[in-house]
Amino acid sequence: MKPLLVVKDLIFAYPGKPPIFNGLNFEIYAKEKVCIIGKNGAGKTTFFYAIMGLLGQLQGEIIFEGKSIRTKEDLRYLRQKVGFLFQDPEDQLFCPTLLDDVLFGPLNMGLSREEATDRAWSVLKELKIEDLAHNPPYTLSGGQKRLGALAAILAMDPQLLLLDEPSSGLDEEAANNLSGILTHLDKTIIMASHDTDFAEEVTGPWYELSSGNLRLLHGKTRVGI
Ligand SMILES: Nc1ncnc2c1ncn2[C@@H]1O[C@H](COP(=O)(O)OP(=O)(O)OP(=O)(O)O)[C@@H](O)[C@H]1O
Repeated sequence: MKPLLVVKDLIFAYPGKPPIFNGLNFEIYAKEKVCIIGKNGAGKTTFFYAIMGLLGQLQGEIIFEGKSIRTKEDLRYLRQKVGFLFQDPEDQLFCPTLLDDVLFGPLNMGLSREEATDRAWSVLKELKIEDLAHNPPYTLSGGQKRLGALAAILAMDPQLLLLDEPSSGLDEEAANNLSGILTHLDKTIIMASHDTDFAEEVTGPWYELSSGNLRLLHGKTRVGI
């Protein structure tokens, strides 16, 4: 079996800054759920940006489903299959209502309005935020926005989820609900988190990002393969 995603020999530095990645290598198989830990500023968010093709100049290779991502078309495909939950949900919600935001992805992918609407309500219910569907996103609390942004991603039915601090700003009940959902989700997950209890609940292997490389931490085993 081939890995779902391979990051190969990644080298990257923001202009005028020391390198964030020094030949980083990483791979994940379908249905694995892994956590990346690391100090503030270690480069966890930047790692997600690299996978999503959001960094201009980088050296190395991103391979998804065995194919090297090189062209705009490749990147478009990857972005349909990989859902990225930004650290700040404000960056992800921009429509007049939360429902419009959750409909946006499926409609953009070419689903009919009926199919998209079914999907949208199904994820809103799963995340227990259906009561918020008709609210403008700017009126939601931080935790509600985070769940709303996740709903918008799940509605696109991605294969791989990149979750940047998904439990941040959630109260205990919402965090427990979310960890339950993510644990049972039949998807591949790479999560960056400082919330060790939440990460312990959801993920198997943990990697530490430090000095520009990812290191598998001992005592963790691969799950789901
Ligand atoms: N657009 C940018 N331009 C220049 N430097 C940046 C930019 N974005 C991030 N950085 C720097 O790159 C480094 C890595 O940032 P990044 O946000 O990836 O870290 P992180 O591990 O996600 O941190 P945290 O745990 O605080 O979320 C930091 O030193 C940060 O200041």
